[in-house]
Amino acid sequence: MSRLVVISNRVALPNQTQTGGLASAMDAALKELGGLWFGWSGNLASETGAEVHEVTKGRIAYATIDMSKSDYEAYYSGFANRALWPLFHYRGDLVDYQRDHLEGYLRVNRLFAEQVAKLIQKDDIVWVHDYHLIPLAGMLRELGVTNRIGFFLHTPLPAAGLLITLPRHRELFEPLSAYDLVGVHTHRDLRALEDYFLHELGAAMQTGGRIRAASGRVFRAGVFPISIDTDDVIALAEKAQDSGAVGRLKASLDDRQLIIGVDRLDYSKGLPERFDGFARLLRDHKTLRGHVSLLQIAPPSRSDVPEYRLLRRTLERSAGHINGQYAEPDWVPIRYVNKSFAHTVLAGYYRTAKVGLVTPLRDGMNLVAKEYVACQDRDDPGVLVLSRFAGAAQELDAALFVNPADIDEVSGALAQALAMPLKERQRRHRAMMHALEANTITTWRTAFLDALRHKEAMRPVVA
Ligand SMILES: O=P(O)(O)OC[C@H]1O[C@H](O[C@H]2O[C@H](CO)[C@@H](O)[C@H](O)[C@H]2O)[C@H](O)[C@@H](O)[C@@H]1O
Ligand SMILES: O=c1ccn([C@@H]2O[C@H](COP(=O)(O)OP(=O)(O)O)[C@@H](O)[C@H]2O)c(=O)[nH]1
Repeated sequence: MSRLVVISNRVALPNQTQTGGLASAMDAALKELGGLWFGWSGNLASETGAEVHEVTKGRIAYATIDMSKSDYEAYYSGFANRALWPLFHYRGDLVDYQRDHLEGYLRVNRLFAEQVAKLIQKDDIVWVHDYHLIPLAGMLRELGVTNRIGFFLHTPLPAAGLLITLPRHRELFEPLSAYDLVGVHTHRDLRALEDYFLHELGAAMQTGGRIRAASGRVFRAGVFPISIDTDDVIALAEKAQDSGAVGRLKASLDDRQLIIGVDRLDYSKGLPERFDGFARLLRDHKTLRGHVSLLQIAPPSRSDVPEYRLLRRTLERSAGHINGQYAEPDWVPIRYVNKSFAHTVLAGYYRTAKVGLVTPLRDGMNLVAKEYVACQDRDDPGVLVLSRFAGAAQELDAALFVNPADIDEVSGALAQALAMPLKERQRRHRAMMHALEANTITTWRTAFLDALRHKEAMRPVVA
């Protein structure tokens, strides 16, 4: 079978803890399949891509390049995370388009293309990931790469009406047609992609998810919802329940109920609204005071971007304010933790929590929602409170849904979750486990790569 070459901005190098969903998912996929993973080393140097660092562990070869500080600022902190990320998460108000950031983005994509083109072998299947690397296939084609190349977008894709607000959007998005297959998480994202290509770029729809670009090139687009290694996550949770970390958390709770949130510190995750929703619960349900705590794990992310630093300050103030208002000498309402935890520890924390609170304003998928469900004790499961605007809502349709901007609705859902009878919790949990057994990380990876390898019509993973 042909070798898999994965290209993503971030590479989960052996022995590095990663907190993003993409890194968790590709690490699992490559461990299973073997191949090459190419991307940024995470290190800064005087020049971008001057040399390629190679390490091999098991069946995975890792090839990484360093980046210059100015390229990192323009490509990653600038165009990727101050223009594309807010745009794709429907935050047009936060888009800071700067021409030199776009130039830096294109320059780094070209450097990626030049280095990885040397490593691609004749029969390799190439899989490019995410908004950092949209133009990569076009650049690889210019360098003579004729291999099959797929692209997966891990973020949402907003409606065409918003995409066209980005200056030079055509130059940026038209090269998506240089891929053979473009994958997104949900049907909503796919509709946005098709609509944009049809109405803004003069493309035509064909059968089997094919899109004929104005250039005449035909590519396919489809829905491939990412998932988790369900069996592995269940096993982790069962093992973790006896761990010291979980024992200490349980002892500190002293029979109080726990609500858990786990998110990178990102404005797309709806954290200020979540804290407000929890405060509203305490305001409106006096009997819960002293009996329930919210553990919010929020590892800092993209701290060079001003909006992320501002968010951190906002949350510190909000947690301090809510705790100041409601805390007692022996009880703190919000346990707000700015560091990351290994999956082995998180699994036990998820299982200890009566409620998983996942309320992004927008999210491509949100693997935390899926992990929370898989970690529950099936005899006595907790309840998932989930934003309608997370991609995970497409499959986890037995969750309690909320609009995260409606703090009364969040508070009401929390109260309902904390009081939910066992039978209803079991019924909802069974339904969601059914979805997580039907679509795992293996299903996702296999469905995408099968569709990329073969020309037949694509098998939908979710209807
Ligand atoms: O690499 P960072 O800048 O530190 O950010 C971490 C990752 O965040 C985003 O993850 C997305 O992918 C998940 C898996 O498909 C999905 O569940 C989630 O909804 C997305 O937000 C980002 O898209 C990745 O590129 C980053 O590596
Ligand atoms: O302290 C932490 C916080 C998060 N994660 C993992 O990071 C991923 C987050 O993925 P998600 O899709 O929820 O969101 P993203 O951060 O990719 O936007 C999940 O696998 C989490 O278990 C982790 O390992 N440790």
